[in-house]
Amino acid sequence: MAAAVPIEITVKSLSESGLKSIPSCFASKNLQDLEVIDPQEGTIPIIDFPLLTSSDPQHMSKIIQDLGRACEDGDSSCTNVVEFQLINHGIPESLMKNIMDGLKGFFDLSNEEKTEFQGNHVMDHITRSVFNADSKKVHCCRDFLKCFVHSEFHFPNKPAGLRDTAFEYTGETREVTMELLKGVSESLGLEPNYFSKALDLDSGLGRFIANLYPPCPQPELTMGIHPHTDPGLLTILIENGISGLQILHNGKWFRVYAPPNALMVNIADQLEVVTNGKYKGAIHRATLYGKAMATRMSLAIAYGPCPDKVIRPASEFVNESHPPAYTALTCGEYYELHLANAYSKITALDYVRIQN
Ligand SMILES: O=C(O)CCC(=O)C(=O)O
Ligand SMILES: [Fe+2]
Repeated sequence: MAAAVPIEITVKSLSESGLKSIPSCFASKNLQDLEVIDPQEGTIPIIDFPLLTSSDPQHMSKIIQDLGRACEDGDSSCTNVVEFQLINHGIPESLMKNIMDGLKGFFDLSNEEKTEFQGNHVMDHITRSVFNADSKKVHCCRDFLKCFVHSEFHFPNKPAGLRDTAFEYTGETREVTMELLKGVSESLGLEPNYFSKALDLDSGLGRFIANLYPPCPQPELTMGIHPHTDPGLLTILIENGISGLQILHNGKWFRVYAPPNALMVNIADQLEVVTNGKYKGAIHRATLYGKAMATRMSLAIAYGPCPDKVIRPASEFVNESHPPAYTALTCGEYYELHLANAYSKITALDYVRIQN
């Protein structure tokens, strides 16, 4: 007798089975413990990308200042969240549409067709989510595909054409990220290539994370992704026209609505650590509030140093009044911490913060 093929469950297949309520393992506690608000104008800074390479020194110095302010999340007088929206970034609208359409095609493949991309370990080249009902964790209502796309490009070879589109899109986002990092360096009074050189970013990691949040019968009881910060320096995020991202700031969750075709940019863990806390990793979560019975998709691309690079506060940010506020950890260890805490309230940065 042939061995039984285990039935693989994804959040998408659960959603399609027509459940009227969510299985209890998806129900999160205390979702309403903090206020959720719509941001006022200016709370989420808008950065006009071409100004970063402007030949007009006045424009240039203004945009660098704006970028620096966008990366800070200081005391309660600070009015902006640590996320900004990048407009006129030069990534063609058609490419952004094609990558989201292609990813929908990937999630629409049958589970059998996707089995080969499962992966077992957080550092595997390609991994995808499979729901495990036996685990004691509070699950997230999302399916994902994660691939390392830099310095080597790894990506599923189906559906047809998606790999090429992903290659093109990740190349474009890398260029934008490297240019942004030049501006970030300058906003800290450092030379433009400071991060690239100090952290060997040519051999750094690029992580591609595609998220699918299928229609959910009780979106108010669960989460697409629990609160977390991202590994890496900066994350570039797009979505399929349905919002759901929220950023924590001054004890409140701010809903994020991206202007059409803008990139949402989050400050990530290693920028906080290297700058000894001057810039702050954005604590964010993906909710399902957008349209309860619509499928939301998002694509996050995070660039950072290579797995064995040790990340600690850089000497430029440490002095007598600012002793090191974080312990040293490799980037690979950050990825492990992210996985281990994907379902808890603790973020990776909570492990490395030193209480001075
Ligand atoms: O879907 C979103 O808006 C957020 C996704 C995200 O935070 C992630 O993939 O790390
Ligand atoms: Fe994230």
